[in-house]
Amino acid sequence: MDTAPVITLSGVRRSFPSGGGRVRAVDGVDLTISSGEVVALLGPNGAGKTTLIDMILGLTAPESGTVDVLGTSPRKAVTAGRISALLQTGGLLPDLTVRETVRMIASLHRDPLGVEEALEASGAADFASRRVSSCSGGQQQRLRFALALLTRPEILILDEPTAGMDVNARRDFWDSMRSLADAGSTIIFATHYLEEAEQFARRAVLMNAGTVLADGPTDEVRKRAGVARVTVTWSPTDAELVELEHVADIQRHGPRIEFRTDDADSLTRHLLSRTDAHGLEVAPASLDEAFRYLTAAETERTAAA
Ligand SMILES: Nc1ncnc2c1ncn2[C@@H]1O[C@H](COP(=O)(O)OP(=O)(O)OP(=O)(O)O)[C@@H](O)[C@H]1O
Repeated sequence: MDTAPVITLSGVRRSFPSGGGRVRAVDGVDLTISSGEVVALLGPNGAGKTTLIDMILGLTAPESGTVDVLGTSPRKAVTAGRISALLQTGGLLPDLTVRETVRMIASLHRDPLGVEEALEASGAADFASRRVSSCSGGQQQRLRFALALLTRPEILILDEPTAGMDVNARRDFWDSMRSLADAGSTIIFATHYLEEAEQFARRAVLMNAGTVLADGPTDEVRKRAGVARVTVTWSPTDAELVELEHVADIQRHGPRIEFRTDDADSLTRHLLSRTDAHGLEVAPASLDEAFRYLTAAETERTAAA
């Protein structure tokens, strides 16, 4: 695989006016993405993912720092059709059919992908004769995907592409995307779903408050964010509670006790083998919770340094 950098961000910052002050949406990001990589951009609401994507697409300029796309400026790369985006929003004409929409946009490009090929690759061929107005949200997303493919882009950027899709539509969507990745396209997608990152991206970039909190192989990033909730029925003594390791938080709900932990395996092993706790349940924490945990850990680490 060619591993030349296709996107390079250096010291990128962007803020917006907010209530008399300014909010730092992206606050000093360095990021290099190589050809053929599939990268998930993760982060809670307001982390700065969309602002970062907008700068890669030349929709917003950084206040400081540089963004290089395919050896040129984002705008030039977009104009040349070498980078394409599937954004959450974007007007579609309701009265056209799906195929008519693809045909119309294809006619605006110099050397577009064939209409049927784009419909096939995006999974929109099955409903190509349907009017846009009667397409579901997921189908409209596939149509946007078909449009994004028309310039045969080397890089595809997707901002929460499966928002509003049900589980089946989401699976089908990622199947189509996988073929594209297998063919060597570079793909960057923002998502709130950690599972999507795990299933589809080898690399994950975790953002919070405008900065990159973690960047590496998805399973490693997942482990770092892998907080879970362990719940048991148990009446521990104070000494037993003090003995517990890997516990970040304890809450009592009647006879049940809920622990937040960064190592559910060790904690459950201890509880089941060394105590009389029973009725044990383990639930992965939400991504937002994982982020709060990681942010707190990072703040502690910085404070201690
Ligand atoms: N045009 C704007 N004007 C003012 N503030 C903005 C603007 N765009 C983004 N922001 C602020 O910048 C911060 C980062 O927003 P951004 O949309 O990039 O985050 P995000 O990670 O994409 O969030 P989400 O997952 O909710 O889409 C937020 O505090 C947001 O309110």
